[in-house]
Parts: sequence; C-alpha cells; structure tokens
Amino acid sequence: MAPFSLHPTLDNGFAKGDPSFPGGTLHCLCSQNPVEITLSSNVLHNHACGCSKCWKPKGALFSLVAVVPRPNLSVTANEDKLIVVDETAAILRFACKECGTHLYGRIEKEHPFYGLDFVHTELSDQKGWQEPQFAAFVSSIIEGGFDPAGIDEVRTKLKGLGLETYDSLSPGLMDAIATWTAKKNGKLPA
Ligand SMILES: N[C@@H](CCC(=O)N[C@@H](CSCO)C(=O)NCC(=O)O)C(=O)O
Ligand SMILES: [Zn+2]
Ligand SMILES: [Zn+2]
Repeated sequence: MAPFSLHPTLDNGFAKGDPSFPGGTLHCLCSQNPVEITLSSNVLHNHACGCSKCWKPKGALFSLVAVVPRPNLSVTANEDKLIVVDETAAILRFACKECGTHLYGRIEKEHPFYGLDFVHTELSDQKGWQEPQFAAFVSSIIEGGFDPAGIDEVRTKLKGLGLETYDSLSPGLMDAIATWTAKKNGKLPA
C-alpha cells in the first residue's frame, strides 16, 4: 500500500484537549484578509470524517470536524468572502471563495442536528480544543477514490490512535438521530 495521510493532526498522534478551554478563533488559509470565525465555547463530538462533503486539508483522507451550538459561533472578519458550497446539502457549508477552506456548516431545515454548527478546529492557532473522539464514514473514503485494498490498514491506524471506526456516525450520535426521529413520528413521547 502506498503511504497515505489520514490527516495532519492525526498522522503523528495528538494531544488531549483542555476540558475548560473557553473557545477561540478559526481562520481560513488566505494569507491576506482571512475569513475569521469566533467560538465562545469549546467544541463537542470532534471526529474524523471520511465523507465526501466535509472539508479535508490537501492530501488528507479524512476531515476533522466538530460541532458547536449555533449561538456560540460568529463570523468576526471578512464574511463577504464566504459562499455556500452546496445549497442542496443538509449541512450548508460556508467556504472561503478564495482559498476554498470551509469555515462552518449550518443546518437550516428540520434535522436532528439543527442548532449545531460544524467546524474544523485545525483552523485555529490556539491549543485546548477537544481532541478527536472517533472516526466516522470510514468506508466513504473509497467513494473518494481510495483503493479498497488499503481500507483495513486505514482502520488499523485509526484504532491505533485510539479512534474507534464507524461507517456512519458513532452509536451515541446514531441513537440521538433515532430518538429524534421516533419523537417526531410519535413512536416515543416528545
Ligand atoms: N457516503 C457519503 C456520506 C455523506 C454523509 O452522509 N455525511 C454525513 C456526515 S458529515 C459530518 O459528520 C452527513 O451528515 N452529511 C450531511 C451533509 O453533508 O449535508 C459521502 O461520502 O458523501
Ligand atoms: Zn480564504
Ligand atoms: Zn462528513
């Protein structure tokens, strides 16, 4: 198998975050007039995502993506450079039109994760953000062109980093989605 990069933050191991970290700023990769967002809290559910929609740094197989309550996110510089990459997706991903970096993803329709914004903490210069908790949508990297013969090696590397691997989201998040659906369709009390 040719060498591959899971993600620059994962390849050589990563440090645990600081549970009392108060939040900070994230910025796109433009050298001039970068778009900046400010988070007023740490993130939750940080995870590696192999899906084709989440933003990945160049050469990486995975995205690192986390959520933050929507009221805790504000765009604090150069908002005029943001565009939505796919208006049809559930998660509307706001990207810098110059460098292509996704700053945040927001849900505007009825959805189990309505009220949570999706962010990439690697875009921050600060330390203390929650560390990755698991790897999601691992098989989806094949949709992106990864050789299926190498997928066991990918799962082994992720597990070696302490990240359990799933081909959708983690059981906790899948249960949260199922609970939301059951309440919506009346199978469970709202
Ligand atoms: N195989 C597909 C999977 C795409 C997918 O369903 N992605 C998830 C997770 S993104 C963050 O964890 C999702 O919820 N997508 C909704 C959206 O992107 O709007 C693929 O690889 O494309
Ligand atoms: Zn940019
Ligand atoms: Zn994803």
